[in-house]
Amino acid sequence: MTVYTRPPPLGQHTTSVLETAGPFARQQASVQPEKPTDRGMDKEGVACKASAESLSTDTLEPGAKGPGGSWDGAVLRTADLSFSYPGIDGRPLPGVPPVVRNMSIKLPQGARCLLIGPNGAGKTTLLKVLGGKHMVAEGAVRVLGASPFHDTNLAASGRLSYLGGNWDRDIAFAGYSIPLQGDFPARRMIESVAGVDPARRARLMEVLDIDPEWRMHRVSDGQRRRVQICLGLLHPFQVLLLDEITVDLDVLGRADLLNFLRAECEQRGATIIYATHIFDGLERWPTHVAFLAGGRLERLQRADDIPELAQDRLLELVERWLREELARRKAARGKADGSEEARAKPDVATWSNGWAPGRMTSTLRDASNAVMRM
Ligand SMILES: Nc1ncnc2c1ncn2[C@@H]1O[C@H](COP(=O)(O)OP(=O)(O)OP(=O)(O)O)[C@@H](O)[C@H]1O
Repeated sequence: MTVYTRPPPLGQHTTSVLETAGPFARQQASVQPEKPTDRGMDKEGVACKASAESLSTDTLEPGAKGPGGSWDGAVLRTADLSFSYPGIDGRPLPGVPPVVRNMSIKLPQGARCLLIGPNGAGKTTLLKVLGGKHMVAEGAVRVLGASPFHDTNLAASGRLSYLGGNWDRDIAFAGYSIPLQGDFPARRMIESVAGVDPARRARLMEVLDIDPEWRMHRVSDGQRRRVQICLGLLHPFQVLLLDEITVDLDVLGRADLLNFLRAECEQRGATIIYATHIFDGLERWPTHVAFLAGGRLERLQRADDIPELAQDRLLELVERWLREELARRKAARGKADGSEEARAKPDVATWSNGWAPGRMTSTLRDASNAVMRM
């Protein structure tokens, strides 16, 4: 028999903090100093483990020195950064390694860093984390001395600019990734950005060869891209994160943009990370080259230390790095497939990592729509 008791009269309820094991509670717990697990995450599996106190002085920047825990003037720095995309319950998917793994990066002011790596290496994810678009523990990333996720002023002020992806959106009943468009001139978009130096705006429109009267519903992909880039560069950024935004540009547009960006670094001391798969004409552009594979930073070298750059053989070099990495990956995969652990894995869907609004992005391990099937 169930016994119901009368609830206390209104006003006599006691208020207490509800216990929660949700993602925010776990994230909060993760910033408390604690022992990280061997998976590079906190004990609940939240993505990032570094804290300001635990910063490593062991950076990949040659010659870099500095006491642990201080950012010693580096414009951009990560310390043993790891990140996993959360599943439907806010936790990383069990058995799936982090997308960004134990990365220690340090870049000085004025650096132009090429970010290279095979598809799926984690370049976009890393740039998004650096751009403050994914939450990581406060001490894990420092850009201009602040945490990009927590210090929203960094991006809002334009000091940190992230430029990536396509300019599109999902529209109900129309489709996914619909190009951003509307029957208004490019000028209206560009002039609507407040607090911009008119001379800089004019210079950018000249560099990007933008006709202010382009109607945004009739532009080509490359023209739309030029307007997108212009908007992203209007404020004199101090740190710029570029995720392959030159794909649609013609050769001249790309060359002029890269020259403009080089001048921004040399004259204003801006710092840029540029992820790309297009290497023509890039040999003399970078000051640093970073190579990512499988979520790890395999190299971060000064351009001066890479002789192939001076010999205009960047493409050849990248192809070699990619082939070596592919061979290592294949060998590792072969070993893993034959392992005891792999044979013991149930051949069924065991987890789902959630759904974007209106679109399933779950990761079911077979063709079934089952979420859990044991
Ligand atoms: N929203 C997401 N949820 C779960 N996993 C993701 C998500 N976005 C990316 N990933 C995974 O993270 C890994 C790295 O992806 P990322 O886009 O960062 O790679 P990339 O180096 O930029 O690749 P590319 O050169 O193809 O652009 C991939 O294995 C990808 O499947």
